[in-house]
Amino acid sequence: MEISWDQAALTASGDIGAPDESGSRRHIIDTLIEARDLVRLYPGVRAVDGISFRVERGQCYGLLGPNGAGKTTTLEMLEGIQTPTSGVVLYRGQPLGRNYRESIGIQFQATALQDFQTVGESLAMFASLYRRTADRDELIRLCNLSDILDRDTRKLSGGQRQRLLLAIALVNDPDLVFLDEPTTGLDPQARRNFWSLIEQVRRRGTSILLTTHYMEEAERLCDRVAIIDRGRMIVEGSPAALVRQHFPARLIHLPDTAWPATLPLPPEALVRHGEIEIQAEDVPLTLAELERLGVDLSALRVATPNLEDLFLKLTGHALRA
Ligand SMILES: Nc1ncnc2c1ncn2[C@@H]1O[C@H](COP(=O)(O)OP(=O)(O)OP(=O)(O)O)[C@@H](O)[C@H]1O
Repeated sequence: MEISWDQAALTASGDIGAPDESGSRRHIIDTLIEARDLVRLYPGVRAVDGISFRVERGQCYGLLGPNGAGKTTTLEMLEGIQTPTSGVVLYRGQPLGRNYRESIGIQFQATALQDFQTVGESLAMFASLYRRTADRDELIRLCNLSDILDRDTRKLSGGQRQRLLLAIALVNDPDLVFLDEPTTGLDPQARRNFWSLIEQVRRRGTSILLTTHYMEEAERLCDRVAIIDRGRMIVEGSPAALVRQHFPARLIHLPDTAWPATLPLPPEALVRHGEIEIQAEDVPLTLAELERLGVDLSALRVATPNLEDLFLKLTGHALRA
């Protein structure tokens, strides 16, 4: 049997042909899209500098990073809008082909909306561009557009506009939808509403690849995240696992008055700004021990590190400038 170079490379890397521990060929079935060693150069800038990751079917995958990290450029290479300087994007194990556009949905910026069109007309226009389309009534219900179908698209609030743009991205009933900073500029309430909507989209089985610089958004929505900085991927994994891996201990904070005067402080405890900070890998156990020693726990606070803390730890700078 003849085998192409690409197939040979895939087989060698264990992606196809090689059964996993359970004996199944999971990777072939489950990996929807894969970025392999993507590089994108602009004059004087390595916007993307060797990024690889996979999005499994049904997953919400997030590219997280500060402004200028290379998230949009990466996303656009996966969308097929930009050509990588080197590296490859595989969809269902194949390089992007002519039918790729039919399988994906892209949430465009508001500038994609035509003037003098209503919400309903806009949806119909985008639907006419595809062979396969989603059920219109269901889409309107899902994106909560029924009350604004006759409204001019220029008169929409930020949240309404984002819901319409998401509906347009879903108009061809795609298997994979791309969302580039979908909630930037929305007020906190509209942002939360949009998160619930994205969760519903995911529950229907659509895979999602999104970029964000809101760590709360990534923590709430994403099964996996890649943290990107200066065109490179720093870490990748589930938000909770990444935080656990890099911060095995929680921090217990107590007012310094809570500590009995006669009791020596443990050597790892820090005292600052009138507070005692104790690292604890097992919080319940540590609290039980402190109580036994007579420490007053009535004003205790347990801090759980998050993705923002992780980013700071790994890069030395904050996620949002
Ligand atoms: N067309 C272009 N020509 C030259 N440089 C570009 C171009 N597009 C992006 N860049 C540069 O590439 C780098 C990555 O940009 P990119 O837009 O991908 O980052 P990002 O993480 O999406 O940032 P943001 O959150 O601000 O959108 C930046 O330094 C940016 O200035």
